[in-house]
Amino acid sequence: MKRCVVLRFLKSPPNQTKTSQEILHHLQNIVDFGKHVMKQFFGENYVHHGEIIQLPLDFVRQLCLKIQPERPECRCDKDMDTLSGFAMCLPNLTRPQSYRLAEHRPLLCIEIKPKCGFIPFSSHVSQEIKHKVCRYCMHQHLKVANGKWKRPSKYCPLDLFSGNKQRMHFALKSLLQEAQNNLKIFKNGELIYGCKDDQDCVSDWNELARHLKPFFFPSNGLVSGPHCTRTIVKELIQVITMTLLSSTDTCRAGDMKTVPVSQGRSYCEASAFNKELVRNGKHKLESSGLPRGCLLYKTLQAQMLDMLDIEGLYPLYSRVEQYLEEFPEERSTLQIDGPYNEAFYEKLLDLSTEDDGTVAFALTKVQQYRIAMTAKDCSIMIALSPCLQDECSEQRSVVLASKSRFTFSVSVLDLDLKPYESIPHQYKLDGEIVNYYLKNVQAKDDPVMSNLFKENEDCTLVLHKV
Ligand SMILES: O=P(O)(O)O[C@@H]1[C@@H](OP(=O)(O)O)[C@H](OP(=O)(O)O)[C@H](O)[C@H](OP(=O)(O)O)[C@H]1OP(=O)(O)O
Ligand SMILES: Nc1ncnc2c1ncn2[C@@H]1O[C@H](COP(=O)(O)OP(=O)(O)OP(=O)(O)O)[C@@H](O)[C@H]1O
Repeated sequence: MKRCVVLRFLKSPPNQTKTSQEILHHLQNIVDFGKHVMKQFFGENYVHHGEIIQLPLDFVRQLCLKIQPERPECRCDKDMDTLSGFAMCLPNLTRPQSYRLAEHRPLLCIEIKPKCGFIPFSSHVSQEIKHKVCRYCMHQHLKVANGKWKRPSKYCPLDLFSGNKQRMHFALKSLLQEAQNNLKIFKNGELIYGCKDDQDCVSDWNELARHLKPFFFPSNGLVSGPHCTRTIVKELIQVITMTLLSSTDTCRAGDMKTVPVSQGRSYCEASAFNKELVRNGKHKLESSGLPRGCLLYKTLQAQMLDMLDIEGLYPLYSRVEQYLEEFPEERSTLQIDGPYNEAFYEKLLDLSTEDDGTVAFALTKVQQYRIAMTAKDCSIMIALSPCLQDECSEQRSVVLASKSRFTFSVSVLDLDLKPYESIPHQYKLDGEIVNYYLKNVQAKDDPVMSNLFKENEDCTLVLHKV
């Protein structure tokens, strides 16, 4: 049987080409990080760390020429490495992983980049708004103002991560309305919904329903029209919710709880779902909680390794920086750039937040923050393929829709550890997001604040030194 794999090559800015040895080292770090660290946090079945392979240079060059016209322009600031011949070989996650499928089997794949699913609970947070409105919802306003997206999305990660089906349905519907870079749907490996690049966004529900109809209503029993579209989209949302809540793995860090459930707010004040409830006189948002074995739960736990918030973390980063300035040769002993081995993982398990003033404490928090950042920017891939009742066996995960059934798998991807060097950028961006929100959004919602800004044009809410 033919093996269907994905090849992943390193990219770098044109003036920063690396030697073959450097490329190999970088790829090895990515594989080790997946294998020794992320697998422990997310679980064996959800993470596919892949392996390094060496390919004939001629093949790589031909491949590069072939894919170049397909690459979105906004991603072409980096060039694919064609000089080393090294690449990562990964399973094709657009197809269910649990068992071998016949090649001709139709495939549906939903890719979601859920982003940060909790509100910071750290006492280092200096602005009250950060305890009420999540970063994604605040960031939306800055992104629209900067022209990254034309319209804001109603998606709020806290709804998706709530474990409450109604809230999850709302979150998924919002993603289907404004996919931005948070949702993509592939049919037989081809993008049928979502953004190819920042400009080109497909969001035609009728067209989507046309693609999905054979998956959800295989015997063609449903008439066409807006009712049919709505029914199919509902079926899709239902199936995505069920797969996201399914528990198909266990992991070593499984019982490591980063935060007590009672800590932090479980909803975001800016969520359209929350606002609707408040309008209807209801003030308490249901958060049913996520099943412990599901990928969303694992993702959230890893995200919550950011226990101090960037505001609490930045001074610790500065402490490490100061130490490195004095002892630059210590960088490798501190394992800042790897190796990502068992010892590296073990150090991440110390969840104490009591600062004893040491570099060791600061470093642990910095490394945990980098893991959290990675988990806040990863993607979840749900692969579905229709199956018949008699094909279902114990080894396969199966999800039922009204008129069809699917074998499925859930995986996590884009788990490259965020660089140590990106921490100052995070600090600066956090300030920008919050300041923009306070000045342009909250002030407009709040007449008292609004007048305050009008009266005092010079009033600049600069919260951080940037
Ligand atoms: O900071 P954020 O939340 O805007 O996340 C960045 C993403 O933007 P998003 O908000 O998802 O539209 C951003 O997504 P896009 O490339 O804009 O689609 C990247 O994933 C970026 O990661 P990196 O710096 O390229 O490793 C992400 O940066 P990191 O913060 O994860 O480093
Ligand atoms: N194993 C896989 N199977 C199927 N599709 C994949 C796989 N890995 C990546 N992809 C697809 O390729 C996209 C880019 O992958 P990824 O983000 O890991 O690459 P990258 O090298 O970090 O690129 P970029 O810098 O553009 O994000 C993913 O969003 C997903 O759609």
